[in-house]
Amino acid sequence: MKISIIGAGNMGGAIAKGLAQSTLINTTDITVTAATQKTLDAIKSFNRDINTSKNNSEAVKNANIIIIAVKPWLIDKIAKEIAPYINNNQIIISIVAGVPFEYLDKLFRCAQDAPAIFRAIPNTAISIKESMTAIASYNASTEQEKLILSIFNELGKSILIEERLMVAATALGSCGTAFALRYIRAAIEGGIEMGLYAHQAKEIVSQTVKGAAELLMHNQSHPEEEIDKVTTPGGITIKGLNEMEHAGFTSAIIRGLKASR
Ligand SMILES: NC(=O)C1=CN([C@@H]2O[C@H](COP(=O)(O)OP(=O)(O)OC[C@H]3O[C@@H](n4cnc5c(N)ncnc54)[C@H](OP(=O)(O)O)[C@@H]3O)[C@@H](O)[C@H]2O)C=CC1
Ligand SMILES: O=C(O)[C@@H]1CCC=N1
Repeated sequence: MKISIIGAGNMGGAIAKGLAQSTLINTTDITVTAATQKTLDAIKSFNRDINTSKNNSEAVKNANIIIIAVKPWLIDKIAKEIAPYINNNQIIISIVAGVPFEYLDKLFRCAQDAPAIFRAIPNTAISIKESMTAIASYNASTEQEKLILSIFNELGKSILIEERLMVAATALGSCGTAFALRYIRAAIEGGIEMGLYAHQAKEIVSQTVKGAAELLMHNQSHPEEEIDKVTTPGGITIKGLNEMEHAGFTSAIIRGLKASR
C-alpha cells in the first residue's frame, strides 16, 4: 500500500514519521512532498527510506492513499495540480482543518463520481504514535473505513464521527495538544516560583498530567471521581482548585474551545 503525503510540514511530516514507525506500511512506500528542499531534507534525516519529492502530480500517480496536508489557503492550488492524476480507486485523506466534504467533492470529483474521501484531524503526537485522530468519511465503503481507522489506530487512537462533529473534535483533540501544553507550562512556572528548578518542575508536571489521563483511561472513570480521591476535606487540593475556579479556570477552557471552533 503506497501513501503519498502532500505537504510534509508540522502535521504531514509528523504523519510520515509516525507511519515510518508503523507495521502496516513499508517505509519505502511512503512519499512526501513539500515546497522547499529544507523540509524534505529534514524528513530524509529522520528516515532516509521515506521518498521525498517536490513534484505533487508524480507523487500522487501511483499512490493508493493520498494525504493532503497543506495550509487551508493552498488546497485549491494543490487540488488543481493533482486532481487530473487522481482516479476513483484511490483514497483521499484531507487533514486540512475546516474544509468540508461538499468542497472537497468539487475539488476531487473524477468524471461523474467522487473518490472515497476522508477528513482526518490528528494531533502532533502522531509523530510518536500517540495521536487522537477524529475521522469522518464520504463516499467510502465499510472496508475503506476499516482500513483508514486501522492506519490511524496504529498511530495512536482514532474515532469515526459524523462530519458535523469534526469542528468540536478538532478543538478538543487537535488544538487540545496546545491547550494541554499551556496548562503544563503554567504549572511549571508556578513550580519555579515555589522554588523548583525548571527541569524538575517539567518532569513533575509532565508525569502528573500523563498519570491523570492514564487514570481516566485505565479506570474508565469520570474526572470528578478521580478528583474526589485527591481532595482531602479541608485540605490543600480543594483550596487550590477553588482558587483556580474563582479565577475562571473551567470557564476559560470552555470559552477557549468555543473560540477555536
Ligand atoms: N499543526 C497541527 O497540529 C494540525 C494541522 N492540521 C492541518 O494541517 C494542515 C497543515 O498544517 P501544518 O502542518 O501545521 O502546516 P505547515 O506549514 O507546517 O505544513 C504545510 C506544508 O505544506 C508544504 N507546502 C506548501 N506549498 C506546497 C506545495 N505547493 N506543494 C507541496 N507542499 C507544499 C510546506 O512546505 P515547506 O515546509 O517546504 O514550506 C509545508 O511543509 C493545515 O491545513 C491544518 O489545518 C490539522 C490538524 C492539526
Ligand atoms: O490551528 C489550526 O488551525 C490547526 C488545526 C488544528 C490544529 N492546528
